[in-house]
Amino acid sequence: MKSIEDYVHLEPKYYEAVLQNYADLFAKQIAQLNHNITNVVIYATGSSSNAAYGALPFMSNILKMPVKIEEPSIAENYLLHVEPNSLCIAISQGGHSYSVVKIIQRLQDAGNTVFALTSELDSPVGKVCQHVLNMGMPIEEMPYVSAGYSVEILDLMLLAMLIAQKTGKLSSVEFTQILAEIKNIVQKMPEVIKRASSWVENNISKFATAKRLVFIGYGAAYGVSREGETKTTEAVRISAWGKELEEYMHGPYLGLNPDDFIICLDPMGKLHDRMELLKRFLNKHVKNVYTIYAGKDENATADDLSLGITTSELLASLFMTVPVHLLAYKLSQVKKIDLQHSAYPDFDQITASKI
Ligand SMILES: N[C@@H]1[C@@H](O)[C@H](O)[C@@H](COP(=O)(O)O)O[C@@H]1O
Repeated sequence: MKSIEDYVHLEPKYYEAVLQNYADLFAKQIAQLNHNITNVVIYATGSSSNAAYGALPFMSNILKMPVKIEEPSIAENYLLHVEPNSLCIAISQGGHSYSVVKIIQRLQDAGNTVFALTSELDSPVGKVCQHVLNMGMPIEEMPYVSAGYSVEILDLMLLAMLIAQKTGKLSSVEFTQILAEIKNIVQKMPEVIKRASSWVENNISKFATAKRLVFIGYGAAYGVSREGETKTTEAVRISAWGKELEEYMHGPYLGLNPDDFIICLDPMGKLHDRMELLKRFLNKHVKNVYTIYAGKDENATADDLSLGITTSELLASLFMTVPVHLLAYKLSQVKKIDLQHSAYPDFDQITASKI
């Protein structure tokens, strides 16, 4: 079975395939779309939800309409009041998540059109949903996903661009410009992976002593911070937080421990200065504060990681998760955690959380 690291190295290839095929992958379904959509609701859980948060600021900016993300279980049980002109998108990479299958059924039964994004077309999600969107990559064998999370971000961005074009919100010229910016990022992915691998290698012995990792991001990097929490919890099995910058400053900072390892995720956008202020505070109280920058920052220290891509902050989630995934993978190796076999084989037998 391929490892998380193998899949991270496959990301440029998968991105290129999606960029080549996106029109075929999505065109037929987009053609059936209601032209009068007024808002988008995304239903996803775990890494798929984190990916949606990574794409959210870009989608909102391009579509110029409300875009929100809902936890499928809460939506299905308590929030089933969807506006008639909502575009409902359910995401499940593997297609077996119980709560995602349920919300698709409930929405369809109530007369809503739902588009489901998945890599497994004959999965329960693929079978139950009337409008299936193929993610455009092979099924990821490793259950602790990395490439699929990234491809979901790209898929959502491209979907938003296609829908914006169709509804007259994005001109062909703008479409081509953004596509060129995305292609530029994809070309630089091998260099991103190289820099991220060296950073992880250089710092792994220190990170291996961490009792808790705290990921703090803003904008598109909020999705990255959430993915840091998910992957560290699931693959490293130590405590982890993934917070939005102001959310962290609102109260969670009071729970900081001097031995926390804090990773700030800076896409070098609107809230860069706010993040600098938080770091000024954190550096007084915590020894291990790291920053991962999308580009190169003049304040970067030797412990920080500059990924070297100067781009719109809205696109930063396409590459900023690479070091986060590699760190989780390497830490799981150091801790000798077997990611290929289920830690609790009885879990799904009892709960049927995956069907
Ligand atoms: N532990 C897994 C997560 O790692 C995964 O991200 C999530 C969503 O999976 P999917 O995108 O296939 O619905 O399911 C479970 O919670």
